[in-house]
Amino acid sequence: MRIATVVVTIRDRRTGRSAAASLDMRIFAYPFDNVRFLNNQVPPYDLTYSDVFMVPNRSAVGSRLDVDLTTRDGSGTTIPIVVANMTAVAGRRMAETVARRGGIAVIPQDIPLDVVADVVQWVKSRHLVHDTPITLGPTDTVGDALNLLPKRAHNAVIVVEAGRPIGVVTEADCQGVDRFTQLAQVMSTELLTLPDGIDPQEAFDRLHEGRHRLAPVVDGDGRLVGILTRTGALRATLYQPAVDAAGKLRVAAAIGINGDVAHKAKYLLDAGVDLLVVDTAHGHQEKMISALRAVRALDPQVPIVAGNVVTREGVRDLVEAGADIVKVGVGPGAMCTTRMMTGVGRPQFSAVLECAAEARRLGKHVWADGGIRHPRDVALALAAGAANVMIGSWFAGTYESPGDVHRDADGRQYKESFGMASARAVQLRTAKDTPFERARKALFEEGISTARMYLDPERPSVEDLIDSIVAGLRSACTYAGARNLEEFHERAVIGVQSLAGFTEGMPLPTSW
Ligand SMILES: NC(=O)C1=CN([C@@H]2O[C@H](COP(=O)(O)OP(=O)(O)OC[C@H]3O[C@@H](n4cnc5c(N)ncnc54)[C@H](OP(=O)(O)O)[C@@H]3O)[C@@H](O)[C@H]2O)C=CC1
Ligand SMILES: Nc1nc2c(ncn2[C@@H]2O[C@H](COP(=O)(O)O)[C@@H](O)[C@H]2O)c(=O)[nH]1
Ligand SMILES: [K+]
Repeated sequence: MRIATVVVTIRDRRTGRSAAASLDMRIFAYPFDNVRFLNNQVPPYDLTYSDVFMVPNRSAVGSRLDVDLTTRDGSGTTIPIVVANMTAVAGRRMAETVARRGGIAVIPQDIPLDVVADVVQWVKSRHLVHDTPITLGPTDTVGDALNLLPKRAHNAVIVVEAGRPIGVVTEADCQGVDRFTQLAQVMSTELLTLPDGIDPQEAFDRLHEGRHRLAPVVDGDGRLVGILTRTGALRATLYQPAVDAAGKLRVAAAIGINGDVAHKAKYLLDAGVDLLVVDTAHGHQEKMISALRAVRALDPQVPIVAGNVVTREGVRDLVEAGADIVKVGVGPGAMCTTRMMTGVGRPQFSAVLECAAEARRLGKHVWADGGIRHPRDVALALAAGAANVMIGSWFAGTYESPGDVHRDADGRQYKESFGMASARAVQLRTAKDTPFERARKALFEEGISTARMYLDPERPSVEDLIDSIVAGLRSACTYAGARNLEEFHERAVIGVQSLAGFTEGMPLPTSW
């Protein structure tokens, strides 16, 4: 939808006097009514992110830091990033870390309900500023430390005695000694500690002055309560955590459409999820509609997300059945083979464009789910009208995803990812079924079971990736002359490019 101001001049023929009146008109026109195409050239075919670009507009936004990235869909995110409900991607460390920076993670439907409830409680007990430390005792070994270090990006184990920090061990301290060496022998004991509740900027300054990369955070009794790095302190001044009404970090969870949907939904709502996702491959099916009605009948006090669909009819039916937010995307996912197996799906930019227009018309929202590989894709999804953007596989290759870090023959670090409709996921999901049922369900594989998602040595943490996405997005908004995401969607001007046009935009690490 666009708002056009029409000025009407009325002239009295008898007196020759004229008067002007202006009125605002809301303009709707399918299919691309909600975004402007460059020179009004609307292509006759569907597009994905790589097919399109944005041109800059005259801008009055003086700084990229003036852009407000808060979303408007009731999800409570202060940056438009949602971590996909994939077993290889969204666990409790991911949920904590992303919510602290303003996003939200969706715990997958394949995790047992009582475990999800524990994760929710755990995330809600996390601090809004400092990170959860990795702790070991002085008699634990270098081997123990090396196993735990890749779990968190701060790259340090705090050695604790009676709850108080007595040393810090980093990966460098573990080099050149055997794995059974006790931590007391390698830890650094020159500790700077920071008091709980310290202002992040002051924490940054103290760390800088003391030439420390990080410091344990302690309470009034000197007991360890967290860890803060210089980068963490800086980020705490730039991001706003996504919090619930009680000021606790937000977290979401997903359910499927099979089994006792109402029971599962009630369990998760009682466990305190801030948002419930009802998720299946083919979201525009009657089983989904009845699942949604069952969830709506519980009168949930949190937004209900449902998907996936790629057409306006899909949006309409899911909204009618009770969805507040509709998840858009069939086949763009990095782990997804649906389009190759079935020929079904839709290029994601056009899918988001059409579905977002329909959701807006109904006073609802969409999330763009899948196919995000660069920060530009996030910007384009939002320009197309998405309220939030869901990212899976890209985040699998980070310290915070649940998998273990492996090294390839060249020593490069990676984690394994897999699709939620892959044989691997289906095997896990159907573990309690009869062998016959399992064999039957295994036939319908629509995802890959193993993919190597490399950790970027420059950006190994999900927070590093968020930094680059948010930097790209802030910049995109100022290029468009937008102070917030709504203005960004209204002002974005989209052009269509050839593959050569896309390739031209890539950096060139060596000469041609
Ligand atoms: N966004 C995407 O492109 C896709 C996403 N996924 C993800 O994989 C996960 C698992 O989803 P899903 O496979 O739906 O498993 P679910 O466990 O959610 O079951 C899907 C249900 O829908 C029925 N169904 C009917 N038609 C279809 C269809 N075309 N594809 C799949 N199920 C169908 C199935 O019955 P029956 O088995 O008897 O046919 C089953 O009862 C979800 O997280 C989903 O997001 C999966 C594929 C595509
Ligand atoms: N067709 C399939 N789609 C899948 C599968 N597992 C996940 N997904 C979808 O992908 C997105 C995430 O996309 P990504 O590009 O960021 O990885 C996720 O939210 C699902 O909608 C699958 O096995 N098959
Ligand atoms: K794909």
